[in-house]
Amino acid sequence: MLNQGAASELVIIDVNHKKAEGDAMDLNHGLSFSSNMRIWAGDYSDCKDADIVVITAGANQGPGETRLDLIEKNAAIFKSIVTAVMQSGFDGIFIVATNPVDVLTYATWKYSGLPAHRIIGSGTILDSARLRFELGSELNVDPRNVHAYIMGEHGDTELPVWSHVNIGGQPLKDYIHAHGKPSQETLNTIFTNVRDAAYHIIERKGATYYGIAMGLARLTTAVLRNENSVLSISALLEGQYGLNDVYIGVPAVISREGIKEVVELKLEQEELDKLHHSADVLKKAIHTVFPN
Ligand SMILES: NC(=O)C1=CN([C@@H]2O[C@H](COP(=O)(O)OP(=O)(O)OC[C@H]3O[C@@H](n4cnc5c(N)ncnc54)[C@H](O)[C@@H]3O)[C@@H](O)[C@H]2O)C=CC1
Ligand SMILES: CC(=O)C(=O)O
Repeated sequence: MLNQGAASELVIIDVNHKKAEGDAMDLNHGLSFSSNMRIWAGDYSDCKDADIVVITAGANQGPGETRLDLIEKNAAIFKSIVTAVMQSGFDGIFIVATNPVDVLTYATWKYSGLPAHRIIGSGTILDSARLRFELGSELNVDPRNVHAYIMGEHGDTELPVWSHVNIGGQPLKDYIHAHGKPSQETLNTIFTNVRDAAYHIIERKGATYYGIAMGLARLTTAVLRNENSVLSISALLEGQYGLNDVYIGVPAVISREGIKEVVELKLEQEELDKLHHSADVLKKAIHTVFPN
């Protein structure tokens, strides 16, 4: 956020206030090398006039633990955080990254009482970036010219939308026809690496943070600058893709109003079936927090 000059003020709130103070001090020492920003360790009253509150607080996965395993701990934390933010008088946009992100984005919507388009989950923004990186590496093409989405749960039931991948405008099918690659086997391996990336990184360094930080900065910027950018995020579905009452990863237009529109891609039947399976898993998880 600091490097990208995304905002004029950044408040860090953490139950561990000393950590927030340390982070604020550390970031302030980068100000001479970046754009101007006011950064401090604050409390929930600072959310009163904030444009955006990004929630990243809570437990992360231990090695081998799934995102859905975190639900009980993090739902309780969210109830207290979202309640405190709303008590400040906050009337902006929430962006949620804590896992399981789709379930906690739904919880933020419920606990805040704000309209659903003002609650955005990071969803599959990172997974889509991972897919673009992996495909770009395989094909030796700049990932910025690889257009590809992961949809569904940010987690084990997510799916690659191969039917809508294009390389610099060329549909994947045509690219494969012209270049004789990548094979289906290679595509399967790429997807597995994407889906399991967090496990692989957590095994090596305990947590993931650079990729998601850049994804959150991108999302925040899209809102603050009213970009109307299409990003794969977690949105409440209200009939799109034949689904209701679930926050799930889909491409959506992001603007100053939050989620302006869910982009409804024409999926192949197999993709749609996988998306529905993913939604079923998320709905069951949501039901453990909101039984009715
Ligand atoms: N959506 C995504 O793509 C990603 C999500 N994550 C998720 O983000 C979450 C945080 O992960 P890390 O930053 O690695 O964990 P971390 O342990 O480094 O940081 C979590 C922070 O939350 C604070 N915290 C805990 N309870 C709190 C409360 N009640 N109020 C305020 N602050 C509280 C802790 O003091 C700690 O500083 C995890 O759930 C993780 O799975 C992480 C990476 C990617
Ligand atoms: C931790 C996590 O959700 C990720 O890196 O994808």
